[in-house]
Amino acid sequence: MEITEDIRYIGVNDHDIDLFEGQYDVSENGMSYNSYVILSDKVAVADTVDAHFVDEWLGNLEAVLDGRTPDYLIVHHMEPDHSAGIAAFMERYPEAQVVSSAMAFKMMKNYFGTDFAGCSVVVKEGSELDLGAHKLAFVAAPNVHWPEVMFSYDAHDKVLFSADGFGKFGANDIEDPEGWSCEARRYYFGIVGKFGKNVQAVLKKAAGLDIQVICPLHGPVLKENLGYYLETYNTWSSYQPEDRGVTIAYASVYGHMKQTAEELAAALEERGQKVSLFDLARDDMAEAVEDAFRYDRLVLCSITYATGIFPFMSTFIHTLAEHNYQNRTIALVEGGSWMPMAAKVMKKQLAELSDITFTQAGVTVLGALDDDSRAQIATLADELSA
Ligand SMILES: Cc1cc2nc3c(=O)[nH]c(=O)nc-3n(C[C@H](O)[C@H](O)[C@H](O)COP(=O)(O)O)c2cc1C
Repeated sequence: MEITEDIRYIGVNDHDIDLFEGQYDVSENGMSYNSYVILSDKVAVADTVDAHFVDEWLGNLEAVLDGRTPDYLIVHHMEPDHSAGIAAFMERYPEAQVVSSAMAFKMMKNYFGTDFAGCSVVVKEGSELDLGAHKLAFVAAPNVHWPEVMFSYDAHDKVLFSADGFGKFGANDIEDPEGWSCEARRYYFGIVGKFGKNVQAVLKKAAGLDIQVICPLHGPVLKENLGYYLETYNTWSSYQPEDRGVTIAYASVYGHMKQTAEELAAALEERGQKVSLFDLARDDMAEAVEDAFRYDRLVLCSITYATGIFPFMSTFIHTLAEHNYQNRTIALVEGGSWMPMAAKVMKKQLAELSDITFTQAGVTVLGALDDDSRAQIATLADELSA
């Protein structure tokens, strides 16, 4: 596939994978591992692919080389879904040089038993790789989302190679009916979300470049409306809510807390609020995390469980904290049969988060919903809709 006149796509699609990075469900739409070739006076290959697809990828590469031999293999990111083919590539093209950051070469030694000394080019922020007509400028992107990550920019075609930045779940050979943002957001908050400051830093550097194409390592190549993608990444990485709305996440055993969450959702919708409702034991937790970041208000509804909170709620709060969840309004709803204390426990667990506003109103359900707890739901819905 042609990205520009001189840049070709040689990535692969994985429809066998169930969990990306061991935890993100991609069983429906799969995953792509992107790789590119720059056919300039010199030939550079940008990144390899997952171990299961190295042969297919080498075939894709050979097809676009048209008899030429690669001069360079650029390694923007050492995570194995992009680096697994390095050794096989160097075996096939022993005259080529590997181009990467110093830290990436240390990782190569750990993965492959060699740091390719004698055929390595170490690059850092500001380094340039001269391919002839095309010259690649390297931009350090530490912790987006591994420490060794580099982006690179080709001023000739105005292309940014953005490693895992601007990545998306889903293979490239199927049309995502939800468009780019839904699965790109789940990807961002699951995988990159913790590193907002680092993303902000690299976005500032990117602001000085004239970018017309973004080539990420997962998902579609972005060619049009780039302002939208850059602005969306700016919103996500600065922890600003993207939309107004209420995410309700509940944990329930016998259904009373589920009913409470549903009645609160209905009350909020009656008041004109957008609501996104999750059963933390059954729904995809990464989607709950995604929507908690997407919207400005979050309601946590948990039963009291052995004087604590239900395990899925504990995991959810822990995951939010791990991803630097901040700058949101949170309401607490608890249930219990003899001594409800879930709200207190959730608040304690949430204490490590910064810039959180708790609503004044909350809801306590003793056993089953009654007039008193329904009145509390109405009061909370009013406060959240104000
Ligand atoms: C294993 C277990 C432990 C529980 N521990 C407590 C507790 O420590 N304090 C309490 O008030 N209720 C406790 N409960 C009661 C739950 O909070 C109860 O399920 C809730 O009132 C009803 O909500 P549900 O129908 O959504 O599960 C416990 C329930 C279970 C199943």
